[in-house]
Amino acid sequence: MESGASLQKGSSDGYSSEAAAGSQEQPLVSVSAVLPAGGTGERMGGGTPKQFCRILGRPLISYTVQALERISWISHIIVVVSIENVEIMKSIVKQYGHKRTIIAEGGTSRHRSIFSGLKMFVKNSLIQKPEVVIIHDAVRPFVEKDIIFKVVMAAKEYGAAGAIRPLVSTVIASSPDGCLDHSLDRAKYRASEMPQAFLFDIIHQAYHQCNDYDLDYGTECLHLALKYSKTNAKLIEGPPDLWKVTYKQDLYAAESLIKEIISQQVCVITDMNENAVQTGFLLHETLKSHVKLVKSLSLILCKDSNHLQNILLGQCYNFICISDILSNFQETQQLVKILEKTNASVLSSIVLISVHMDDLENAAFSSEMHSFVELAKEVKKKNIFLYGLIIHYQQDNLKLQETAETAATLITALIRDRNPAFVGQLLVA
Ligand SMILES: Nc1ccn([C@@H]2O[C@H](COP(=O)(O)OP(=O)(O)OP(=O)(O)O)[C@@H](O)[C@H]2O)c(=O)n1
Ligand SMILES: O=C(CO)[C@H](O)[C@H](O)COP(=O)(O)O
Repeated sequence: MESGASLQKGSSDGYSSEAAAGSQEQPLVSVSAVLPAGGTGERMGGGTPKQFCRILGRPLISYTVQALERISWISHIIVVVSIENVEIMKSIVKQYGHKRTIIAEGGTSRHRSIFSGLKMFVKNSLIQKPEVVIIHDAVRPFVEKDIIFKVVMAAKEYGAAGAIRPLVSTVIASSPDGCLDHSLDRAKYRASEMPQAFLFDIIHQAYHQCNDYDLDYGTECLHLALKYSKTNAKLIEGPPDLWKVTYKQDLYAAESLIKEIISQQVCVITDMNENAVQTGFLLHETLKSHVKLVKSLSLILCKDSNHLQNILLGQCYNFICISDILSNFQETQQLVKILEKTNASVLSSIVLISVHMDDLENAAFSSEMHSFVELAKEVKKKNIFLYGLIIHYQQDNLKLQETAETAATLITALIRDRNPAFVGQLLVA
């Protein structure tokens, strides 16, 4: 099975990848996209262009490609990279299994790279020229289906459209002596963001007509459509997550946001043992106040559990596997096998917390612990982070509730941090 899981917010039930992608509507025109990714990331500094910087182990550009790839009505995604990064981009496409992605060689400016991407639709007879083309910076990974759909529909109607945001700071102009000349009324202006979309012929023609100055110094595609194709773009207010990764601190912000998104869904799986089911129920209820969506299943795991595969497709990267005693972690092993088979951990680390009801004096404890640590080490290589959690099962309901609270806090911390250093460790609630 190919992994379709991805990192988007806003799923209605959280367990269907179509629903997770937002609106089910189709634009009823042919649509393709160009992702300019040919820059050097001067403002970020460092040797690696920002689109290839790794966030949680994966290059930033892969997140952006995935955000577009998951929208079934986008036919082709042209990723434009500088000539020296073509091989790197090819290996990213291969490693993360990106589909419908075509690599083009960029130019010395963003506009030149975009133009080069657009030309692919004309010169490559295998790629059909779309009616509407989306242009989206490769360094804006948090774009969602909803805003893409809106700009595409507006481009279909108006010829050009782009996402905008309110200004964060006031824009001022300085005089030649470095003093304030004038300031703009912030309420009247907007920041131009991405995605933008255009009727293909409008933007293609604008790029053909524009001069070298536009190509080398211009920063706004909507402006080219206005100046050369006489098209006033429709402006659409977008969500705050559209920001562009530009400075080093933006990488930390992007990592936090990705962690936040992937920690929002948890699947609790219990075996059929009565105590495990009861603990699972308690954890389910307690976790609800820590994360957005908790799904619980009581089942006997088998290799081809379709149910679980659907959950993975619905972008769930966090699993809690509850079994009665520590000496019995076959359930966890079985779940590991299923997770490995889905390939979902290629795109994001999967956190698997193996919960056991036991007391620490149990004779089986030390011998099983060794196998558990070995399993954790092994699956860490496949980006599956396995942690252990012992819940001291008590008949007293109040005490059990308290323990469940502690367990939920520990689980949430493990899921949010996704810290490889704690893999194979056994925590006690
Ligand atoms: N010759 C260029 C320059 C930029 N871009 C792309 O345009 C997007 C937005 O540009 P920007 O944030 O300015 O990226 P850089 O030019 O890499 O950054 P800097 O200006 O700091 O050097 C990025 O995805 C970048 O890779 C491009 O395709 N070709
Ligand atoms: O925000 C944008 C709207 O068009 C572009 O992403 C922006 O202009 C890119 O410019 P630069 O390469 O200077 O960062």
